[in-house]
Amino acid sequence: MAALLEIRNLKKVYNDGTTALQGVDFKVDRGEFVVVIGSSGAGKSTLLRCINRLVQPSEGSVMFNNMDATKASHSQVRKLRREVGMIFQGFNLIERVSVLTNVLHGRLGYMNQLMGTLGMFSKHDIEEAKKILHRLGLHQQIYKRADELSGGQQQRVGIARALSQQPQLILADEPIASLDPVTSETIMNHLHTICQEDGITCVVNLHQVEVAKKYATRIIGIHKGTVAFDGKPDELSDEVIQHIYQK
Ligand SMILES: Nc1ncnc2c1ncn2[C@@H]1O[C@H](COP(=O)(O)OP(=O)(O)OP(=O)(O)O)[C@@H](O)[C@H]1O
Repeated sequence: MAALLEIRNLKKVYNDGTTALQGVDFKVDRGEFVVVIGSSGAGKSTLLRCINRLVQPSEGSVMFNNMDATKASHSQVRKLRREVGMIFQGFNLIERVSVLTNVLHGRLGYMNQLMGTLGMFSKHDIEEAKKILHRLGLHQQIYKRADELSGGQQQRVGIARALSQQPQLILADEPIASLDPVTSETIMNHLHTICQEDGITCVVNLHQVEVAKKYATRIIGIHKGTVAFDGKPDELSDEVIQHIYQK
């Protein structure tokens, strides 16, 4: 079976001339939990954002489900963003609206624009969103405003929103960078467990090597916009780590 995601010779040069990616190649099979590590500025966020076209790559291809995301039309990008959920470091919730509404925003890609703008979610979508929130232990927070929640709870809402899209792939860009170690573990446990249970493929950017080793089925190390390591967590030696993180 073809890989779910295949990245070939991916390059990104920003308008100001900064080269963020200089020819990245890798494949991700269905069901993998891939963790991307690398020092600050290595190109991890750019890589994730090229996958769902939040950033337009300069060269190369991103095959997702046999479609080249780099050449996707407007409607194909909409489909792509529906099938690829994203979890952000800063949660990216709408603070003044309820937890439930934030989760339902994961359904917007499936609705026509008018229904979406009016917030006319179906009964089925509302029930599903509530089930997801139960699963993430947020059943008591359903009707609270998002900004009334702790950081860890907000990130669980971020996960719930991504899940409500029924994605094939989740991209998580440093989902625990602004959380304490105990809360971080809760978030990683939820993300890992749900992806395994639901067969969702996941690519997570992380700073913490120990956390990467604990959860990843595979680790990709990015150094100055290139792949410096691609292998199993137990193959990640101290020497390799040093190379990945050298300036
Ligand atoms: N919009 C942009 N315009 C210009 N340069 C950018 C832009 N976004 C990122 N960069 C640059 O591209 C390079 C890669 O950045 P990127 O954010 O992808 O790295 P990162 O590995 O995710 O870093 P961090 O771990 O600090 O988030 C850096 O040199 C960064 O300054």
